[in-house]
Amino acid sequence: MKIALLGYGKMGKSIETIALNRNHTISLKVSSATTAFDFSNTDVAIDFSLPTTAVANIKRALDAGVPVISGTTGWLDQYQDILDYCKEKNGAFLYASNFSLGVNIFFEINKRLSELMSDFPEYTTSIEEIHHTQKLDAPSGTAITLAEQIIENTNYNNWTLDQPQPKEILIDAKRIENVPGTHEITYNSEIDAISIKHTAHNRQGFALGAVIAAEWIKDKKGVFSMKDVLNIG
Ligand SMILES: NC(=O)C1=CN([C@@H]2O[C@H](COP(=O)(O)OP(=O)(O)OC[C@H]3O[C@@H](n4cnc5c(N)ncnc54)[C@H](O)[C@@H]3O)[C@@H](O)[C@H]2O)C=CC1
Ligand SMILES: O=C(O)C1=N[C@H](C(=O)O)C[C@H](O)C1
Repeated sequence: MKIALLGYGKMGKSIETIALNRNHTISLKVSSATTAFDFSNTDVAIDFSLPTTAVANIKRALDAGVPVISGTTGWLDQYQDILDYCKEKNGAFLYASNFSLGVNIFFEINKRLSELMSDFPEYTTSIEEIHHTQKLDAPSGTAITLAEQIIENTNYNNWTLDQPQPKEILIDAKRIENVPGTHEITYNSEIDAISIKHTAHNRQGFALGAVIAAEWIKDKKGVFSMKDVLNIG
């Protein structure tokens, strides 16, 4: 398969290594908006760029009739616009806030735990996420997905980075040198605390998941999620 890398930073480079190991080739590497976007020799595009560049990159791939997956976070206020655009172009698109198998299993555990905890209002829910200091967005896309799952199953109706009001989940976003990505959800009461935690040891899980998603979407049309790819939950 011929893969275009829209974004050739930490993730783009990890994806390249895994894609080559799985006998794919890299047809295009984009590092800035001024790079020529020539999709003529591309089967699937993978966007891991910046919150400010993801939407334009995804639209360029859809314009060229190339299925595109995006792991870039921090642009989801325009998610519906991309869904409409994908439909208009009869294209294929998949976004995931986190492509790793481990986190996608963790999402299922988070859903189940939040269902159980919805009957116990004496517990206060909070999320901690820790990432490297180069990360541009806060909270992480993964923390937002986790919060949205909890909101769907409980009386919480929003998340906040600071000073939670009743019915708001606190997301404590910490930035520490070289941390690939850690997420922990805690239910705390006066009596005890229950926590679940996912720790990425490196970026391989994100990159492998992205390549597997690219292999999966190659000949499809429509809008998909990692649930479709991994068949879990
Ligand atoms: N969904 C997931 O599983 C994961 C998502 N991410 C997200 O992926 C994104 C990228 O992460 P990293 O690779 O760590 O960041 P990075 O900063 O190392 O790489 C981003 C690259 O995009 C390049 N760039 C700038 N303008 C561009 C343009 N117009 N088109 C394409 N590329 C352009 C920059 O030169 C830079 O090299 C972030 O939003 C991050 O939150 C990161 C890891 C996993
Ligand atoms: O920026 C990162 O590095 C990561 N971003 C994603 C997010 O915002 O959730 C996924 C992962 O945690 C690493």
